[in-house]
Amino acid sequence: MSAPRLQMEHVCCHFEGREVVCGIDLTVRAGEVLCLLGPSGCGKSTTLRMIAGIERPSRGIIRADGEVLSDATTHLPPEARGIGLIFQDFALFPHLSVAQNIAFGLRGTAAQNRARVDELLERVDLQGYGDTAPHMLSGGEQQRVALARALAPRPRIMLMDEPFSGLDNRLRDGIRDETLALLKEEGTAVVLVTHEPEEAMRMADQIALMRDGGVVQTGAPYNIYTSPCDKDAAAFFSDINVISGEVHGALIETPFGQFLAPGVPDGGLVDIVFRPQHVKIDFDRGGRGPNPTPQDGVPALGHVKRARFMGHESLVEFRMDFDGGIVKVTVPAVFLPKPGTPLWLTIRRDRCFVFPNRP
Ligand SMILES: Nc1ncnc2c1ncn2[C@@H]1O[C@H](COP(=O)(O)OP(=O)(O)OP(=O)(O)O)[C@@H](O)[C@H]1O
Repeated sequence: MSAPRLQMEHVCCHFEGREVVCGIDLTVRAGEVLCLLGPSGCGKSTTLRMIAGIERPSRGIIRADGEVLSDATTHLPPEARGIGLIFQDFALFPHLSVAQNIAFGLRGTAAQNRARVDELLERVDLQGYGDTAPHMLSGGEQQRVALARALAPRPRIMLMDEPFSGLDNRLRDGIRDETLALLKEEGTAVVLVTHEPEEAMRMADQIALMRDGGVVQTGAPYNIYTSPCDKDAAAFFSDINVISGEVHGALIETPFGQFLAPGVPDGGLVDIVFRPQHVKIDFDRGGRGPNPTPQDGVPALGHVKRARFMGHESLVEFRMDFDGGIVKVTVPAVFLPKPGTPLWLTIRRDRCFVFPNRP
């Protein structure tokens, strides 16, 4: 197999003696989109800037197609890396026309450059806009010019820092999908920074979930969503419910039945974590509760605290009789029971995660 387009091995970055990013190991292949996802300040932009060559790693190796871009002795400048950049503010040159903006990084003859600019104008659907000034364009059109400019020199890697966050909601989905299709066609390896889980789920082939300067989990969106590495990783993608319990004989007893906690010693504390869409409300048995089943376990009684319609689903909060705690449930329909209504709940046992309880 060919060398990965981008490879980072144990990469760290210090600022003023403080390690803000450390131990980053990532691999991105041609045509693949990796999203760096995480809360503000976790080190996403610093990681991107190290790949771009704007920051120098304090440790580790960054390679593109097997060639060293940064290590202990080498640090190629940004312009020698074959990397394209797109940032949130597009940063188009206001005094240059659209065509001149796109041609900015091209090094060929005038005829070659004109042909490449025309090809890109067509690909981003802006034929006839070559002589226009950037400020005459809408936000979405400017974003497409920025994409064309970044793609023009055929970069092997494209780095994008929150590139869609300045766009109108109605435009964003379409532009995201078009951008992705174009980048895939060009075979560019993409590293995209975002703090929005939905954007990462929509765009990424792989998500690298970051926290406190490190990558805590890497995987396909589906795998990260269905097998989060810990409670915080689960909570990054949706609301979660948590029931805490003590382990005895590798089992935890809860009002929803028993759960397995293999490898946790007696007396150890664990959190059982489940998403609101994996709670079932029993509508059928008039307050008697459903029969326990191996899949759904034991029903527990709660009283509606609050119900809200969210557009494509209803979110119902229950105060549970067993401990007074709250369990959130989503129902993919209009379901707005009155506060105080008693209902039995079961949880999808195959969708529960059991994690050691760390304060
Ligand atoms: N030039 C710098 N000098 C000192 N500290 C810095 C510098 N750049 C970033 N940091 C610090 O490094 C940490 C990571 O910042 P970074 O911008 O990489 O995070 P981020 O995940 O991209 O956040 P955001 O989503 O808010 O942009 C932060 O604590 C930040 O204050």
